[in-house]
Amino acid sequence: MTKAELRQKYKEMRLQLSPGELERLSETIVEMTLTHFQLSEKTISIFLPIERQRELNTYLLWERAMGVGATVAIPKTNFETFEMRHYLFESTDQLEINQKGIPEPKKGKVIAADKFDIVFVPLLAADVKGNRVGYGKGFYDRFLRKCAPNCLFVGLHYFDLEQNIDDVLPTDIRLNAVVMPSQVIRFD
Ligand SMILES: Nc1nc2c(c(=O)[nH]1)N(C=O)[C@@H](CNc1ccc(C(=O)N[C@@H](CCC(=O)O)C(=O)O)cc1)CN2
Ligand SMILES: Nc1ncnc2c1ncn2[C@@H]1O[C@H](COP(=O)(O)OP(=O)(O)OP(=O)(O)O)[C@@H](O)[C@H]1O
Repeated sequence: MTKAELRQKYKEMRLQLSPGELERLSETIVEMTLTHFQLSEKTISIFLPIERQRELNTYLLWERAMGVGATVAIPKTNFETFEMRHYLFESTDQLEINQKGIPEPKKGKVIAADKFDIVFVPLLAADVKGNRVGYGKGFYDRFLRKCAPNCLFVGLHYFDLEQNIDDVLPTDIRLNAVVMPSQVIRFD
């Protein structure tokens, strides 16, 4: 299927999930992440959930990562340049919800892209090769190419993998791993 078809399919699948199921799946994905990835002493990027898109509750991951001594940063989007800049995330007092419904930092210490050990990546769909589909603006494709060569790109996903995405672009950056409620898959 094409990215456009997959966006529609997975948005509908999210709408089938009740608030209770979304919370339970979020908890499971966070537990799977903590089991499979060493976060202590690491510098990590986490996205915060767009609630109207029913994204997973990554506040749980932030709390757990802080608990094991990770340095956590969150992105702020610029919808004119489609670039993101990261800020150290220390308190929910830093946040405001932007027009797209994304909780974003209004202040904080800037963290450069090449400082990250792990970037957790939002997605609507992913395939068995590690290709992903987002909302289609290329924010993560532009950001991930600035990260260090040994940085891990880890998708967080409610559902199973697709066999193929038909219209992968040369600028698309593949994931190294994806965490799903039932399993963690590494692509390399
Ligand atoms: N939590 C989170 N943060 C993220 C992303 C994400 O997927 N999740 N992004 C991943 O790249 C970037 C934001 N990407 C976005 C791109 C387009 C729209 C947008 O046009 N929203 C429309 C509804 C579109 C739709 O339903 O498809 C709107 O709010 O009106 C929102 C976010 C960066 N931050
Ligand atoms: N490094 C880049 N420089 C310029 N344009 C880019 C770059 N990376 C991606 N793009 C463009 O951004 C768009 C990304 O579309 P795509 O459908 O892959 O988005 P997506 O991966 O779903 O979105 P997101 O990364 O925001 O979740 C494409 O038009 C692509 O050409």
